[in-house]
Amino acid sequence: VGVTPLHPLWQSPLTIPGGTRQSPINIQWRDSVYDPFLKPLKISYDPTTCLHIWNNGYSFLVEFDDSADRSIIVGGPLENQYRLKQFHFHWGAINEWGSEHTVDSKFYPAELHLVHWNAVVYPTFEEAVMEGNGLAVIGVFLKLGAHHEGLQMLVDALPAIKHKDAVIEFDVFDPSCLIPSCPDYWTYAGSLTTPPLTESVTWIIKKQPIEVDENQLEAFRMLLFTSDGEEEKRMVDNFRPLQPLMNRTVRSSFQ
Ligand SMILES: COc1ccc(C[C@H]2SC(=S)NC2=O)c(OC)c1
Ligand SMILES: [Zn+2]
Repeated sequence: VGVTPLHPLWQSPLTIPGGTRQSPINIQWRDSVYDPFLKPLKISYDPTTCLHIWNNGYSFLVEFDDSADRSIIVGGPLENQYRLKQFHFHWGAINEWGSEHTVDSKFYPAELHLVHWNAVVYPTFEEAVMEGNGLAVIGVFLKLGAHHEGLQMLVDALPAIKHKDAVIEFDVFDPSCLIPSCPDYWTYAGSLTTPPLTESVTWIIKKQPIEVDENQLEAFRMLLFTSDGEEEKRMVDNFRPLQPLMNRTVRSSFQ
């Protein structure tokens, strides 16, 4: 509207008026500050809380039963424990870009987001989305390399959800197989990276990427933004542009 640039995918303003903690950002390694008081992040997921995998027309996501504290994270920068709600990915048309966050201005070909919400303080996910300490998202970079066994289970399901709104049941999956063993992470206060862009996310970005192979990345790129019967648009480049750091410090859990 007016001179505000609109996002090509959402036709909504790229920047939100008054936004002071927007995501994603570039993580300048040398500007991050080691915080010795940061605890290790504790992750305990129950693989049977997995419900289904679906194409929402922007990414593909795996959703979990979050009606109890069965798949949770605690510790790290977090004051409370947070419940796993869903995970999804962002990726590019080619391997040169695709991640939402960058490290020293380097893009990775893809980025995994594991979305958790503060069910200790807020009664519903929808309310948590609107609150400063409502969400905690673990970000994991994907880099081109060895075949990833755990990811392959997701990749095998993608042809069945090629079109927007397609969904298939997904009974058992433990997303901790997608999280690198190295405990090191960066953390900062940020936002959702799609509308409503609310400033409710404590970001926990793992320093170590996971390796996936070319065929697995190509499988992401065969998904469609479009519904069955519409003119096909390949689901690629579903990442938001970098946002200004403004008055924020990125902390590291490692020296
Ligand atoms: C209405 O609540 C929403 C809407 C969209 C997303 C997904 C966005 S936000 C993110 S991080 N990456 C994404 O693609 C949510 O995820 C927490 C929550
Ligand atoms: Zn995301």
